Amino acid sequence: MALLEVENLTIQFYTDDGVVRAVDGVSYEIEAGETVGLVGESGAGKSVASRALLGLLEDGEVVAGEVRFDGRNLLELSSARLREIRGNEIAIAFQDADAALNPAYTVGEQIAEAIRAHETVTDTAARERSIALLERVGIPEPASRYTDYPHQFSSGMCQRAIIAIALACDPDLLIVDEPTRGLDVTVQAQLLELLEDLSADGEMAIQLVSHDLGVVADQCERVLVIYAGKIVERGPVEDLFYEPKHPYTAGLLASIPRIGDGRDRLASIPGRMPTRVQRPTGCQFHPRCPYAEAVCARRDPELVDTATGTPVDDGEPDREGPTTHAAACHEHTGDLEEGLDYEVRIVDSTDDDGCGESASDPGDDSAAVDNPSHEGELR
Ligand SMILES: Nc1ncnc2c1ncn2[C@@H]1O[C@H](COP(=O)(O)OP(=O)(O)OP(=O)(O)O)[C@@H](O)[C@H]1O
Repeated sequence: MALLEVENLTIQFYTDDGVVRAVDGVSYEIEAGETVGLVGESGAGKSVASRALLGLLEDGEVVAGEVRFDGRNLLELSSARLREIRGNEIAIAFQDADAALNPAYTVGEQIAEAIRAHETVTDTAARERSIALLERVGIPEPASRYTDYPHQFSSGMCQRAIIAIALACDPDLLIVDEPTRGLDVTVQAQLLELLEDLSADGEMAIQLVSHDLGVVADQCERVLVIYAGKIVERGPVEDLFYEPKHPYTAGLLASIPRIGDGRDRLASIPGRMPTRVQRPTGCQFHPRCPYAEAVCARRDPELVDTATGTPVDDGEPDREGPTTHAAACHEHTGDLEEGLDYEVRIVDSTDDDGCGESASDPGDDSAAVDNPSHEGELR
C-alpha cells in the first residue's frame, strides 16, 4: 500500500457561468519517501487537487473520488481529525508568502506555534527546535533571525521559513506548491537545493507542484503532467524528460528556459487552456495540438501504457504500477494516422554550439536531468 493513494479525484466549482470541473478523475499514488511532481500550466488544477487532499478547498466540492493516506480515506474524516493530520502527518507549504506568514508575529514564533499546535512542549524546547528548523532550511544565523518579523526576511528566506513551518511536525508527506514562483534565479536554485536535501534522506515523501517542468525534472523521481484537470502523461522523470509521449509535455519542455540564452522562455505552446465551463469535445488539448486529427475532436483519449496501448487508469490508482510511462493521446492506441512528429533535443548546458542529442538517444547525459537545459521543438 502506498503512503498516498488518490483515486478518481473529481472536483467542481459552481460559478455564475456554470459548473467548473477543475479536477477530472485524477488518480495517482506516492510511496513513502518518494518525491513526485505535479506539473502543468497555470489553471491546470494542481493547487485545487493538492488543497483538496487536506480538506482546504474554500468553495469547490469533491464530487467523486477517494484520497487514502496511510489507509484512511481523508475525504471522510471530520474536520477536527483532518486538522490533526494536517501538520502532523501531512504538511503543505503554500506559494504565497504574504498569505502563509503572519506579519504581526516573528518568524520564530510562527514556527514555534506550529510545533506547539501538535505537541505539548516547553517554550524553551519549542524555541530550540524552531532555531534548529531555521538552520535546517538554510537561514544564516538562525538564533538571531528567530526574532525577525517576516518583512525583515528576503522573499527567498520567507519561502524557507514557510517550509520550516511545514516541517515543524516532521510530516510523512510534504506538499510544496510553486516553491520558486516569484524568486530570482539564484534564490530559486538555492531553494531547489534545499528541497533536494530534504528529499535526499528519503524519510519524507514530497508532492512538488510547479508549472515549470524544469524544476520538477530536477527534483522528482516521477512526474504527473496535468492539463485541464486531467493527467495527460505520467511516468519516471527520465522517460518524460527524454521521450515525452504527449504533445503537451513536449510543449512544456520547449518552455523551459535555456541557460544562457538570455530569454526567460522559449516559444511555448500556442493557445490557451480551455475554460472549464466551455470544454472542447474529445481530447481537451486538441484545439492547441499541431498533430490533432478528426478522432481527437471526437473522443477523449484514455491514459494508456505508451509501450502497449493498454489503459492504466480505470479508477484504481495504478493497476500497472506507478512507474509505467503512460500518456493520454490517441497516438498510443494507434488511432492517430499521421502520428506525432516532434523532436526534443537535450542540450548540454556546457555545449556552446547548441548541438544537442536526440531524444531517442539519451546516452550518458543523465547530468542533463540534474542540470536541465532543453530545447524542445514542436514541428
Ligand atoms: N474559487 C474558484 N471558483 C471557480 N473556479 C475555480 C476556483 N478556484 C479554482 N478554480 C478553477 O480551478 C482551475 C484550477 O485551478 P488551480 O489553482 O488548481 O490551477 P493550478 O494548476 O494550480 O494553477 P496555478 O499555478 O495558477 O495555481 C482553474 O482554472 C479554475 O477554473
